[in-house]
Parts: sequence; structure tokens; C-alpha cells
Amino acid sequence: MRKIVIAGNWKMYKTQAEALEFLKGFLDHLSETPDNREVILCVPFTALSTLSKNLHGGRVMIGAQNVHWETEGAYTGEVSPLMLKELGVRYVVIGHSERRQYFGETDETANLRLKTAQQYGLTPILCVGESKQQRDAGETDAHIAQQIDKGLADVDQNNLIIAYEPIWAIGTGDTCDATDANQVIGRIRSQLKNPDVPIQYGGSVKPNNIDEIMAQSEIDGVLVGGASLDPEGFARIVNYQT
Ligand SMILES: O=C(CO)COP(=O)(O)O
Repeated sequence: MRKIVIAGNWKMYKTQAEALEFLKGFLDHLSETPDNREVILCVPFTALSTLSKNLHGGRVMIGAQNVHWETEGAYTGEVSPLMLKELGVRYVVIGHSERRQYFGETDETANLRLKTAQQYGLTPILCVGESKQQRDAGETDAHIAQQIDKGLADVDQNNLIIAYEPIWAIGTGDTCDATDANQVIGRIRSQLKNPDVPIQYGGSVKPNNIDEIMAQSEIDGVLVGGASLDPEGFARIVNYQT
């Protein structure tokens, strides 16, 4: 039985005060959430400590949005897995398309980050997905196969989540057709050594399309950007109807 994992990716949004405000509105709704759904908030580094203190022992787990591959060193501006562990972080997003696009991340650096994260007991969420140009050229499967192949080299598939996020669907309101996403995710699964790895869909997930997305047989959860910033909306997503 595969796990269901619903994660919010706040990206570079919310100060500590705003994060606490979010919790006030969000936590009340979780009593309705079935036990088999993992709920994760992947927040900016600056909000991790506050969220950790306020969520300790509760239903919601905390994730970071990146991690360096060394334990410590002269890497200005970077954060190590040990530093995240100390704050109670359990998950970390790796290789998000925004990091690949704006910060020069590659499949190779994603692979290094994945291996170190696992070594320190963090569960990585590896993001993969094609651009509009690649999709139009019929290169979706080949591109993702390469991201998976290189990204997961020597990675333990027993402590891993994958997020399929078509780049053209991120932040655009242009959701990938749910049955289409289901097929791509099925093909990703067939490439894995462990077919039980949870695979999420991400890209313009909203309260009004979550039920259809989660009705798909291969989709084990979602990675939500913009709609995870609103406590009511994200609660509706977490409590999707089957
Ligand atoms: O990039 C995403 C999650 O990591 C998706 O963002 P949106 O939900 O805002 O499209």
C-alpha cells in the first residue's frame, strides 16, 4: 500500500509572523483529515524553527526547500542536513525546477543532495518535469527518464518521494490534465526499482481540482505551491474527497 503525501511548498513566501498566522487558521481543520495522509509544510529556512516549535508532536511535518550535500564547510549561503535535522525537519525538496532554472542546479547536484539528505535521515522529495518546449517536441518521457536515472543514481528508494511537476503547469493556473499526469507518473513508476515510492503531482493544484487529481490511480499526493499559502484552501486540499 503506497503512502499518500500532501505537501505545501511555500517557496519564498511568509515571514515567521505570517507562518504563525497561517497555522492558526490551518490546524483546526486537520481533525477531519484521514490518518493515512501525510501532511507536510516545506517552508523557507527562516520559518523552520518557529514552525517546528509550534507543530512539535502534531500531525503536520516540516520540510525544507533545499539542502547542501556537505555536513559543514566554507559554503556561504548554504544550509547543511545536520542543521535541518536539529530543527526537527523531516523532509526536503530537491531539484525543484525553480532551483534548476535560476540557481544552476543539475541532475548531478540533485543526486548529491539526495544522498546526503538520506544519510542524515531526511526524506527527499525529488522534483522532475518537462518544459512546454520539451512537451511540444514529444520529449517528455525521455527528459524525465534522464532526470530519474541521473538523479537517483545510488539513491535508496526506500526513503524517497518523487514529485512530477510539469514546468508549464507551475504557477500558471494551467493544470496538467489529470489523466495525462497519471500516465506520466505511471511511466516514472515503471522506471523505479521500488514501485512503492510515493509519486506526487505538482503544478496549479487548487481546491477545485484536487479531487479529480487524487482520483487517479498512480497519483499518491500533491506538491502545492500558491494554494498552500492560504490556510482554508490548503486545508480543503489536504481533506480532498475520495
Ligand atoms: O512548484 C510547485 C510546487 O513545488 C507548484 O506551484 P503552483 O501550485 O503554484 O503551481
